[in-house]
Formats: sequence, C-alpha cells, structure tokens
Amino acid sequence: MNKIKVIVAGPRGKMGSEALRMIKKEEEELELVACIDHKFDGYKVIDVEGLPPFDALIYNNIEECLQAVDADVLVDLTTPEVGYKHTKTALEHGVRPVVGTTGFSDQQLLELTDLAESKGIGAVIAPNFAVGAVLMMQFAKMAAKYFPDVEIIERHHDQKLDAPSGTAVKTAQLIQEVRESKQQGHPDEKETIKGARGADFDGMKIHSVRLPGLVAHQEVVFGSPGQNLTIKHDSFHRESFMSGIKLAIDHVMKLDLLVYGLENIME
Ligand SMILES: NC(=O)C1=CN([C@@H]2O[C@H](COP(=O)(O)OP(=O)(O)OC[C@H]3O[C@@H](n4cnc5c(N)ncnc54)[C@H](O)[C@@H]3O)[C@@H](O)[C@H]2O)C=CC1
Ligand SMILES: O=C(O)C1=N[C@H](C(=O)O)C[C@H](O)C1
Repeated sequence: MNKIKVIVAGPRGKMGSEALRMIKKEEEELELVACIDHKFDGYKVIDVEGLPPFDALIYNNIEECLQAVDADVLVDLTTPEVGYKHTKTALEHGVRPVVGTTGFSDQQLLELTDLAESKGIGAVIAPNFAVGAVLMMQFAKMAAKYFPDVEIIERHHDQKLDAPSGTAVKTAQLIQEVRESKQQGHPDEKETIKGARGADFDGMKIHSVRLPGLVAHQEVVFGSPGQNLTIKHDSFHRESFMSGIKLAIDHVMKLDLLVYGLENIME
C-alpha cells in the first residue's frame, strides 16, 4: 500500500518533535516529505540537533514547500496565528490538514470548514488528540444533563500561549449543547480581585493554571446539593497525543469535509 506523504509544520516544537518521532516509528505507513519551520530554511531534518534522522527538507515558506513536494497531509502543531494560515494554504493547495494547533477563532474555523467543503477535501482539527481527553469531554457532556453547575479547571505548562485551552473551550461547548444557560454562584457575588472567578462561558467558569512541570491536565467539577462529580484527565507525556494524530492522518484520507474533534472519527 502507498505510504501517506506527510508534511509537519512546527517540527522543533514540543508536539512537532514528538510527531516526527511517531512518524519514524510508523514509517511503514507514513513518509515525511517536508517540514515547515521559521528557521533552518533549506536544512535537512537530520541536520537539526535533537530531531530524528529524516532526509526531508525544511522550508520557511509554505507556498514554496507545497509547490516543491507532493504531499497528502499537512500536520500543523505551531501557533494560533501561523496555524490558521498553514491550514488555509494547505486546503487551497489540495493538501489535507490535520491540525492540533489551538486558539483559532470561531470565525476562522467557519472559514476553514467552508473552504474544505468547497474544495471537497478532508481536514481534521482537534483541540485534543489524546483519547482519554476526548472521553473526558464526552463524559462531561453526559454529566451536564444532570448537573448544570460546573467549573472547568485546566492546568498546563507555563509556555502555553492560549488560555483557556482549546480542550477547555471544546468541553464547555459540548456541555452547552445539553445545559440550560445559567449564571453560577451568588447573584450578588463580587470579585475583589479581577479574574478571581475565572473566565465565563455561558455562565460556566473556566480556570487556567500555568506552571512549569505541568504538561496537560483538566478536571471538570460538577456540583449539586450534597455532592460533587469530578471528571479528570492527565497527559503526563506528549506521546499521549500521538495515536490520535496517527488516527487522524489515516482517516483524513477518506474525508471530503472538515471534521472538528477527534470524537467524530473514533470508532
Ligand atoms: N490537539 C492536541 O492534542 C494538542 C495541541 N497542542 C497545541 O499545539 C500547538 C503547539 O504546541 P507546542 O508544541 O506545545 O508548542 P511549541 O511552542 O513547543 O511549538 C510550536 C512550534 O511552532 C513553531 N513555529 C512558530 N512559528 C512558526 C512558523 N511561522 N512556521 C513554522 N513553525 C513555526 C515554533 O518554532 C515551535 O517549534 C499549540 O497550539 C498547542 O495548544 C498541544 C498539545 C496537544
Ligand atoms: O498547549 C498544550 O500543551 C495543549 N494544548 C491543547 C489545548 O489547548 O487544549 C491540548 C492539550 O491540552 C495540550
């Protein structure tokens, strides 16, 4: 069977470098054909310290890359601003995006959905590729039918750019699908320090912790008289995301539209 030809954007990142290691392990099925980075233009991946031994070239310009190499999939693990441009450009060139990058606006996601549909090619955007995190979100949606009072606490390393996390926003969106909109806490509550009650999403609260030593952690705490229900997921290593990225690469080849959320392609 032909290998799936993959470009990775953000190869030196915490996620991108892990994705390269996954591709190396899966080289019977996946072929790295290029990387997109904002440094090391023209270098081979093998020549960049700390990266696995691939002869694929690094490009600083995505259009140049997409014209130079024949690719099936672009895996983007960069930053909110750059990731959107990469995803849009890949779709315009008929290359299927598999996007882990978070922090896209609702408007950007809508534009990408429409573009994929107009091009008739697949794309997968997932705020979290860890199967356990996806299950956490699904369980939270189930619980929210019975427990409308909920607060999300997400904890990440202190190098994360966006807050709340994409996972927390996606969790709140799933809960919103089954929860009557309501404000939580005392109606006259007052923040004596701005931000004390966290971010507000349709009356739910989202709290973002950023500390060195953390990777990716979230708990969804539901409250009702006499009881609490806490649903919790921890990613201790970025390897936790790799099986989901591999699943998305395999699945996107069969899609002709944009899918948002790994739960939509899990068996
Ligand atoms: N969906 C998921 O399961 C997960 C998603 N993420 C998301 O993935 C993204 C990356 O996360 P990390 O790897 O932790 O960040 P990171 O900061 O370690 O890596 C980002 C990489 O993007 C590169 N970059 C910046 N500008 C670029 C450009 N113009 N062209 C190419 N590369 C460029 C940087 O050099 C860096 O290596 C974030 O948005 C994060 O939220 C992170 C973990 C899991
Ligand atoms: O930046 C990270 O690390 C992560 N970002 C994603 C998010 O914003 O939800 C997924 C995971 O939480 C790790």
